[in-house]
Amino acid sequence: MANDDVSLRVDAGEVFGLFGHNGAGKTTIVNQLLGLLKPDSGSIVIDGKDITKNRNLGRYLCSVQPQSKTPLGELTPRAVTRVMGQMRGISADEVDRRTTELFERLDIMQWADVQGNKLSGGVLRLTGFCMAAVAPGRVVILDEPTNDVDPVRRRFLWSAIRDLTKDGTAVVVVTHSIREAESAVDTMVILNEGKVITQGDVHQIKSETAGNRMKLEAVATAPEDRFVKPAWGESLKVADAKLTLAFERELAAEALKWAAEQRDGGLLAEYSLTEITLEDMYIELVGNKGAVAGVNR
Ligand SMILES: Nc1ncnc2c1ncn2[C@@H]1O[C@H](COP(=O)(O)OP(=O)(O)OP(=O)(O)O)[C@@H](O)[C@H]1O
Repeated sequence: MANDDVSLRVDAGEVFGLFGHNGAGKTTIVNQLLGLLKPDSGSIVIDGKDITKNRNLGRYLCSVQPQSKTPLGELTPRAVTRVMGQMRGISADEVDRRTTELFERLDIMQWADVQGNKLSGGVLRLTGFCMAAVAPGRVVILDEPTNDVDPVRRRFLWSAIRDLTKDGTAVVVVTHSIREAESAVDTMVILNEGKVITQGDVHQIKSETAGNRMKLEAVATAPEDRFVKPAWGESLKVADAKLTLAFERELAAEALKWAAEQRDGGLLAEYSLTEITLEDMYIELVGNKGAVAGVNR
């Protein structure tokens, strides 16, 4: 079963992160929202209307950037964005205004009139975003929008995503880039084998799961059995020459002192103290035990 008893709520004006491993069922939900797949049971309600009863309505109420790169052929980014805006019913002037605004925002204006078959993967991906954003529906669905996009334009993209919410549009972002999404999404769900394993406000989920803890991360120059776990540390792990050690926030000074001693003893190279991230919790929650030390008590 691709999705099993999934129940989600996305409010107007929020950015919602849909996270989960490969094959977790994320794209299946997207296809159900668009009426491309029909759920065996249950309902999908947007603005009070059950779109499972009228599959065209899903495509009217939602705009989508699909997971696959948009195959433009000989068409240019400006042409396809215009066509999409016109298909969704906005005036020619408004289409041109929005197209210019989005291309400038994402810094892709230099490719606006270049044929699609001569464009890079990242520019094709950003063009797919512009097609979804030029005349957004009540829900904008972005399936892995940051793939192939360079780090600078990723920041422009996340900020353009936030802008979409200003008039109450809801944005559903499917992504594996949890580290980036952490600061960009308001609410989230994690799917695991088609089931919801956690859902809600990102900060609340983080504070409930991570509590008052931090982690020490370091480049280990010795194997795990050469380290003696300090009494204040919750767990110590070395994997792929990376050491992680979780501890209570008020013990940060102890942790720094311990790291400096290990470095002086030749066991560690560079080290840093960081917050426990949403990505750390994600890895624990989906059961990849061992990838992060001590995130779950
Ligand atoms: N057309 C299909 N027929 C049969 N099974 C399918 C079909 N499409 C997807 N599946 C299966 O449904 C499950 C969910 O797939 P889905 O594409 O929704 O996952 P996903 O979370 O989007 O994965 P990814 O992150 O890899 O894109 C997987 O086990 C997949 O193999």
